[in-house]
Amino acid sequence: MSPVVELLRPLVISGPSGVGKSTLLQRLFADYPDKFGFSVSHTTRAPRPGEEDGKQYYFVTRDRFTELLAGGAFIEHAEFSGNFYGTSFMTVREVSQAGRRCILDIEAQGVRQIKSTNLNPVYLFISPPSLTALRSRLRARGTESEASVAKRLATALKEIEYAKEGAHEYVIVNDDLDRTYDLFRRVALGEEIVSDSLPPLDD
Ligand SMILES: Nc1ncnc2c1ncn2[C@@H]1O[C@H](COP(=O)(O)OP(=O)(O)OP(=O)(O)O)[C@@H](O)[C@H]1O
Repeated sequence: MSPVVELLRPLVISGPSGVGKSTLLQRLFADYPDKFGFSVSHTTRAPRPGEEDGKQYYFVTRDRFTELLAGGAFIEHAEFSGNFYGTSFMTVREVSQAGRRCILDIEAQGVRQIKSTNLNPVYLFISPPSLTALRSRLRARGTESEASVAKRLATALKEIEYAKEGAHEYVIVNDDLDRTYDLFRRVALGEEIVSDSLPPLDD
C-alpha cells in the first residue's frame, strides 16, 4: 500500500504500560508538529505531575465517565489498574478534520474492541525486550507502587500473548530507543517495515 493511502488510516499504538509509548510519541510530535494528532483519551485516573487536562488525557470523574459511556461516546473503553480509560469518537474525528493522521494509544482490550468497529486503523505493538526489562523501566520511572508494578506486569504478559496471536500489523521491540524511534517514525509516516520478533515469556 502506498504511504498516501496508509496515512488516511489512524494508527493504533499499543503495548504494555512502561514500554515507552509516551516517550516515542513525544519525540514524534516534537519532530513533526503538524503531521499527527493524538487522540486524547478520557480517564478517571489522577493526573501525574506535569500532566494537563486535555493534553495527555481528559481527566474526568467516574460519574462523568459512566455518563459518557451510557451516551455511546466511546469507540473503546477499558478498566485498567482500577481506573477507566476511553477513546471518544469525537476526539478521533477532530484530529482527522484537522488534516492530521490520528494516533491512538490503546491497550489490548481496546484493540479487541476497535477490531469490531469500522475504524480500520494500522495496529502497531511496542514490546519490551523482556518482562525483566519492563519491570526495571516501571520501577525507574518512579510513578508506580510495587503493587502497581506487579499488576502492570501481569497485564503485560497478557498483552504480549495477544500480540503473539498476530493481532498487530507491525511489532517493534523497544530495546535501543533510537533504533525503535526510527522504526516507529517510519510506520507513522506510512512506510512498511519488517517487524521484530516478540520476546519469549519465560523470564
Ligand atoms: N528504549 C528504552 N530503554 C530504556 N528505557 C526506556 C526506553 N524507552 C523508554 N524508556 C523509559 O521507560 C519508562 C516508561 O516509558 P513511558 O512512560 O514512555 O511508557 P508508556 O508505555 O507510555 O507507559 P504508560 O502506558 O504507563 O503511560 C520511562 O521512564 C522511559 O524514559
